[in-house]
Amino acid sequence: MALIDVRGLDLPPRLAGVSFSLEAGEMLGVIGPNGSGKSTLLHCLAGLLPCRGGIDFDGRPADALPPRQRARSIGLLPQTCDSAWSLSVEDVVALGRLPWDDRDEGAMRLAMQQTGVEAFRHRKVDHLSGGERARVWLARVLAGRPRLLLADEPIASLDLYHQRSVMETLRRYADAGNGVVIAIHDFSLAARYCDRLCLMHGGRLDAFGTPAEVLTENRLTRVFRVPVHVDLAARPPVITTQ
Ligand SMILES: Nc1ncnc2c1ncn2[C@@H]1O[C@H](COP(=O)(O)OP(=O)(O)OP(=O)(O)O)[C@@H](O)[C@H]1O
Repeated sequence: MALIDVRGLDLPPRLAGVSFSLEAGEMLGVIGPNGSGKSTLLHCLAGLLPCRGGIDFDGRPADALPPRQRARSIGLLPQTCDSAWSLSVEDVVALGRLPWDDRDEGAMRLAMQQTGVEAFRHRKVDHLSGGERARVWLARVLAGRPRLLLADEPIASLDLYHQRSVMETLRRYADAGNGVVIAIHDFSLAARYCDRLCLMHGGRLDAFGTPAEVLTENRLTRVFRVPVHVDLAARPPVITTQ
């Protein structure tokens, strides 16, 4: 049974007829031009935007899940995160435990280790660099241990070391039997780490499948309106503009 099964999601004019499913243990990369609907799709999956169509989670309609169970099962890292208060790193990470009504030290420590933020756990989050802050907010979602983790551009502000480290953390999180969905603009990392890709274009699903099925030169050139060169046999895969 699919972990999440999405049928005909509609939110005019931002999303139209989006259908796909994802198994537990899989990592799905959502790619597409700016404004193509990636964040909108993630927010619909998280239940934060009302849309038409059906979303089944673990075989049950997601909107029938009690709010607390839904918050425990589906975790979202938004594209931009901020706090109105000057919180410490560990206070931000503890927010991820709110659906569980606890402050599970083990889950929090593991999440901080996975994202490399444990060394500054007592510092104020607004005194950190942009990339450090981004990893703290990812730690918040990981601390909640959701069955489905949705992350909107989790590596956009990270350096090369942390891009790879976060992709490996998310890959391992999926391998442990969870589902991971990430919006991502780096196709090389998407091809390397994701099982499947979902290419959004103008609010519609232009293509869905393995990286080899989706990342073809003709399709990317058409959708991104720039000549694209693809070499998926290279290690790591190469996808560049010409
Ligand atoms: N709150 C909103 N109300 C109305 N329209 C919105 C809202 N947020 C985004 N949109 C529009 O919905 C469309 C899809 O936006 P979305 O943020 O999902 O794109 P995206 O693919 O995530 O883009 P990016 O790569 O720039 O992050 C865009 O046309 C955008 O202008």
